[in-house]
Amino acid sequence: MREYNFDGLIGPTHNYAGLSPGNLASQHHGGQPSHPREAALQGLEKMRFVSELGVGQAVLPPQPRPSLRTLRALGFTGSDEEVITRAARDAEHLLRLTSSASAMWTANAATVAPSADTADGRVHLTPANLTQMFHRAIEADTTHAVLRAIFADPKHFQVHAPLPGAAHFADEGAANHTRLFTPGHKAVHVLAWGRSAWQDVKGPQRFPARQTLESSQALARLHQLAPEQVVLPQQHPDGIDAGAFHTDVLAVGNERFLMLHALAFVEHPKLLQTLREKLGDAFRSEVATDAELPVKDAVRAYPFNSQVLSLPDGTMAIIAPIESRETPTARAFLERVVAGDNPVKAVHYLDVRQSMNNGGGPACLRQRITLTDAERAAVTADVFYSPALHEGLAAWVRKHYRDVLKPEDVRDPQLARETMTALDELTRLLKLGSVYDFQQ
Ligand SMILES: NCCC[C@H](NC(=O)CCC(=O)O)C(=O)O
Repeated sequence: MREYNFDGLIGPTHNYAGLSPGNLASQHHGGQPSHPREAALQGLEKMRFVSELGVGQAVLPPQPRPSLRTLRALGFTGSDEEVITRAARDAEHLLRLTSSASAMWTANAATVAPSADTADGRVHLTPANLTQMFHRAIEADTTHAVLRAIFADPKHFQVHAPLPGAAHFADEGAANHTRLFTPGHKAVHVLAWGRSAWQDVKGPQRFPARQTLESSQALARLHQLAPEQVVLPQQHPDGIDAGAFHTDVLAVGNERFLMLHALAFVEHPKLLQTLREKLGDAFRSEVATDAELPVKDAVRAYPFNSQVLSLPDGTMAIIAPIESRETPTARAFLERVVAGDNPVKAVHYLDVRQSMNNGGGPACLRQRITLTDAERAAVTADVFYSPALHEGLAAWVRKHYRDVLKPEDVRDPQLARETMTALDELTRLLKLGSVYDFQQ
């Protein structure tokens, strides 16, 4: 069994459109120019770094944007160029919503259970429907197609359809999911949620809670997890109101280790007690109180949106965003973690600022998928990281991506054409087959 971090390749329309209420970075940077080429190269450098640590790394492709399929479904007609020109003229906001490169945050692409944990011994993957935010909801169909193309072998994989319905089963994927395990104990799946569709639970007052309890319960069922392996904590409403729109803004776990802010979950001491009971004495946690690390700093600097990686030597390393190094409270907390009685022995700060400015740190950019050698061998797409793939992708980015993009540049039909040309080439590079609408 090996964990692979499937990073989202940042798409050519990466821009700051201010689309996500409750995501303070997105709101703050809305309207500013972005740098798509730099963004994609920053993402590739993170992949290189993780791979060189000896950790499994792979890549998921961007999606075609603007989404012409969505614009056509909303009544814009004519050629591709006419659809964009008409949307730009009559409904510019819809054009912005359908132009986001948000599929880069693959933590939100799906929730996955490895074969070791599921009743039928297969890997189960459920694409997130992302219904809470329109610009993200339109990712689900293509994500489903991409996952079906990569995890095609039914002997090893079951790719479910996204959860049905609208707001009741709102699902944001692995951003609200952590799998913990210790030797000799069954793995525990922590599936968090922010609101309930049918139960009367006090939620946030200011910002939307995205994931429902009912979605998390449905994922546990679909993935055939034993009830004793599932824990369903509520995200703290005050944490959401402070800008923690996903669980992974204030908590991250790996194997026998969980680090969290006191405002990550409702009644976190109870959660930690449950985890200790299920995982035994080897389980370790580090909690930041609001006095040590004010939630405002945690939301701005994203120390919890780190990747906690198991290294070949048995220790763990944290990949944190450089914003955490620049914020004294966040940095002090991470240094305390490295010095503490837990498996983490190093912290590395990486620059993913282009993504951070839209509220996506290192953890948002990756989907963790644990595969056996046989499962990995069943994947025929060329999505696993290698220096050669890196070279190919970096050259592809340099060839197709713009240096600067202002939000209003999505009005330019040429940008859509450039994106289609780039993605068509990418599917050949990654041996994915035809996964996009425009290739059908
Ligand atoms: N896991 C991190 C997700 C960040 C993502 N940001 C955005 O969609 C911002 C896009 C913009 O405002 O242009 C979100 O909020 O879902």
